[in-house]
Amino acid sequence: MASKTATQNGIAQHSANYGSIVTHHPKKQKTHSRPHTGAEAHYDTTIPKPVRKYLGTYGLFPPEPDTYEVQKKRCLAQLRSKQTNIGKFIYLSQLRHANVHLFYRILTDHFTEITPLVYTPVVGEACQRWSEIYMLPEGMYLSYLDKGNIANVLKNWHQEHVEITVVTDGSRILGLGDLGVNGMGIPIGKLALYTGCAGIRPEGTLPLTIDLGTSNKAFREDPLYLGSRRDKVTPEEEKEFLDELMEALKERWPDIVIQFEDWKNPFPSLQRYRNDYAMFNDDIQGTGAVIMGGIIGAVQQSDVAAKDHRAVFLGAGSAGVGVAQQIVDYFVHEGMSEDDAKRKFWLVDSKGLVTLDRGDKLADHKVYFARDDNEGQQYKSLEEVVDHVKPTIIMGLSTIGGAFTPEILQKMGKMNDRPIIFPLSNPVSKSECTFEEAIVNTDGRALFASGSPFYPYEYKGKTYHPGQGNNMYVFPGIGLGTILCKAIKVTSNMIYASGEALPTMITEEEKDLALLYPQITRIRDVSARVALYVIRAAQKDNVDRLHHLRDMSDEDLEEWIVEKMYDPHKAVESIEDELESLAKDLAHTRSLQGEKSML
Ligand SMILES: O=C([O-])CC(=O)C(=O)O
Ligand SMILES: [Mg+2]
Repeated sequence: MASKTATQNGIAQHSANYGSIVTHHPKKQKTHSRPHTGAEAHYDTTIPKPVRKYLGTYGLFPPEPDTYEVQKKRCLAQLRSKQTNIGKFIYLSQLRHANVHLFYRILTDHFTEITPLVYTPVVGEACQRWSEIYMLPEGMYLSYLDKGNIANVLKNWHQEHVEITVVTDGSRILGLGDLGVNGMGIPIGKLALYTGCAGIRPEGTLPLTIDLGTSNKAFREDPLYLGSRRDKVTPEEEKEFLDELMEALKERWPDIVIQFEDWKNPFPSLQRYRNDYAMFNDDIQGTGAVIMGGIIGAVQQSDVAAKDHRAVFLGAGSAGVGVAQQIVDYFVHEGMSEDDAKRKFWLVDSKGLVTLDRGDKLADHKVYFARDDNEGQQYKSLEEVVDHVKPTIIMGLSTIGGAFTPEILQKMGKMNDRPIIFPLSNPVSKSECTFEEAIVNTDGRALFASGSPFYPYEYKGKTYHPGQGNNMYVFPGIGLGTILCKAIKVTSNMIYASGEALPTMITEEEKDLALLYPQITRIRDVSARVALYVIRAAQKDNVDRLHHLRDMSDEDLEEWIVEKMYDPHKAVESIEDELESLAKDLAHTRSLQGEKSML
């Protein structure tokens, strides 16, 4: 039988697990006669009466214990009664704070309803209005003023075992521009999906926003803005700050995986840190891999051999170039030379087709794909480029909503049996076309994937289903695989493998519906498969540290991955069981000691 102390410690530990991020600083925690339990554990309405009595919360909230089903019904009714998406976003943030397991239970059970509210597209609006809606930190904010002292500031984070962080400076939030510290919604949203999709324990996640100033003048003048009023630091200052941050993160959490997200110029940090840290850039690499995965499926369904495809990209920023590079890798895997593969791409930016002789100085990352076969001719608009190239694929990474006009879509439909149309900009307002426009203007023949979610669309009596080529299909699995095999870095092969895993999860039924991605409702299985591929690639590259995984069969390893994943339903059940038996033990001890039992 457990002694009183052991019992209390047990309850303390389990109750802490029960709740969301524990809000007490360990150093400042006082010794109470009762163990510290998160407020969430105290007030969860499913806690049975004997446990409430033991915790000292009996009588402090409505008396009859709920079931999860009832709790969920109440939450969904409250959520659905909110009139606006932002109201729903705020409600869900509060729910996550109040009862973290309940939040993740509902997220995983109602994935298609909840994800767009905590992630793209609604998180975009939340970031734009962060200063207005802010209530809880939900992560760490570091400032340029912390330079020289970052390691000390990181000590203030209360969670001992952080496994993954998503870090932004807010300088390019989705397609919405520089939102400064208002960008915090993105790390929070991405990490919610890490937990929901890939089963990273909530307390193993750290949303991190760095205030390096902002070029957003309206925000700097807004009295409610929560960041500094200074202009953006210089690239050199940013580099020095990041050098210190990376080192400090690794010092406090030696196995931490670091995901860079929504940086205006993401290439320098990726180049600088990719060999020394377990880090990756989601916008270049995650987006690249997920689109490559979709393209593998689309090329197969188009019945046109990989070598005969021609891709026009609207948008030659980091995401555009990242995606093109990843598809080059795929074409090379299909037997093309790198030079032939790269000639399959025509990139278009705000000045027109990217060519070597255009007369302006091209940014470094554009030079690789710049055309030299335009015979002196410059093509200024997307439509001109489409006429010139006669593409089989058009991709949008431009953040220009509606840039794929009906005329362009109709041309794609005339030139191809199965035109591949990927408007990838986020959120929905920035999407280059809608699903409906793609279907109507190609008479239902488009092979379609977008960055933001669209609803299925009925056309001429048939229901068409859009693909969502969002990096949410891969980043959770990349992080999970990297954490589980304790990889010392995230190699290009691991990123490639994450995209390659996706088509292996598409069922025959999904193929019949021309889906390019597995249904999002199976995202936890998809993330486990992605993690399996990522771990295998890490092993091949010899960057894994958990070598016994090498000896497992694929089936066993995938099963092992699933077992390791946090499952909010199981977490609650096991904590409840444990709490109940601990409370019973204590009642028994008290009665043996002749105390009047409260239970
Ligand atoms: O967050 C998303 O939905 C996808 C993404 O990384 C971006 O658009 O920057
Ligand atoms: Mg992003």
